[in-house]
Amino acid sequence: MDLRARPYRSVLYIPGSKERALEKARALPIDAIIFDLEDAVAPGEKTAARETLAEALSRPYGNRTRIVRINGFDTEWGEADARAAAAMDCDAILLPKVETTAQLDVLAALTDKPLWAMMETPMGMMNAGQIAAHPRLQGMVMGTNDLAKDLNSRFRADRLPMLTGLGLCVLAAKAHGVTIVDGVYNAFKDDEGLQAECVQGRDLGMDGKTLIHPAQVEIANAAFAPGTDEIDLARRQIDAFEEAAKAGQGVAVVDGKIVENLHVETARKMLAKAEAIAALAE
Ligand SMILES: CC(C)(COP(=O)(O)OP(=O)(O)OC[C@H]1O[C@@H](n2cnc3c(N)ncnc32)[C@H](O)[C@@H]1OP(=O)(O)O)[C@@H](O)C(=O)NCCC(=O)NCCSC(=O)C[C@H](O)C(=O)O
Ligand SMILES: [Mg+2]
Repeated sequence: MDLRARPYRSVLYIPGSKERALEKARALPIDAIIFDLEDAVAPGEKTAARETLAEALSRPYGNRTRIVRINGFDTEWGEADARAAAAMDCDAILLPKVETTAQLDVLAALTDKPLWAMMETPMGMMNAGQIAAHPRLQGMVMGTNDLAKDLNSRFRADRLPMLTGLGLCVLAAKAHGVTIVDGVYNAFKDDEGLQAECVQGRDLGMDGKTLIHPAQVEIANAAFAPGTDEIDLARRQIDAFEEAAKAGQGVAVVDGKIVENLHVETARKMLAKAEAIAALAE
């Protein structure tokens, strides 16, 4: 399956140095994993974490998408991480703090694997369109902690300071057919706050949410999956439009609202997403 066709409702970060967490993830109902060598790993553990992670990835993670986040090329670990990740049994490599396509070119020269980009600096936001257009890029991950740091913004439940950056990246990703996953919700015991942020991200057009703790998985999976009412409506829209087309009409009406070919396209995408989610559970 093309990586971009897979579901990304729940994308769990796991520190590459934490053996217990690396084991636990094999049984979690997550759509994808970001195996982290960057911020979640202390400087003194970076080299050992590469070995720990390579060993963990040599054993199965089921049908979860496996993404390795390396350190940036402006650090002493970046290049060795990239070479090590290129040899690991993973699906993609994620580069932090991407601001230019030149940074992706450096990584592309070191691996044939699909590339993902952390979008988490003001310059990254400004260049989101060019970054999303990189021919090897398949996914973007919002880094809202780093973005808040650079913006010197305050945490707000409505994420007002983030909205311009989130919107620019969603536009860039959609324009170039790239997956986009929202930033983490740090307060991992606050289910209500997480739920609200998942709904906001979903409504903005995000494909899913990055998570830091297993307790967050269920909420993200539910928020980013099509609901039974949405699936039912999608089926009825498709049926009604096909009936209308047979009668030579270009528009149908369902529940008092018009249905045109563009709505049918959305409905078909939703059903395909529901099928991809169901296939993950098989
Ligand atoms: C936040 C944590 C440090 C909390 O860890 P801990 O105190 O161990 O939590 P619990 O005791 O509640 O854990 C219960 C069990 O769950 C396992 N666990 C915990 N976290 C994970 C995980 N992420 N993946 C898999 N399994 C996990 C524990 O091992 C316990 O298992 P068991 O003993 O068998 O019951 C911790 O959750 C953590 O380290 N989270 C990840 C933090 C991280 O990766 N941060 C970096 C990414 S965020 C970021 O950088 C975003 C971006 O760049 C930006 O700028 O915004
Ligand atoms: Mg970051």
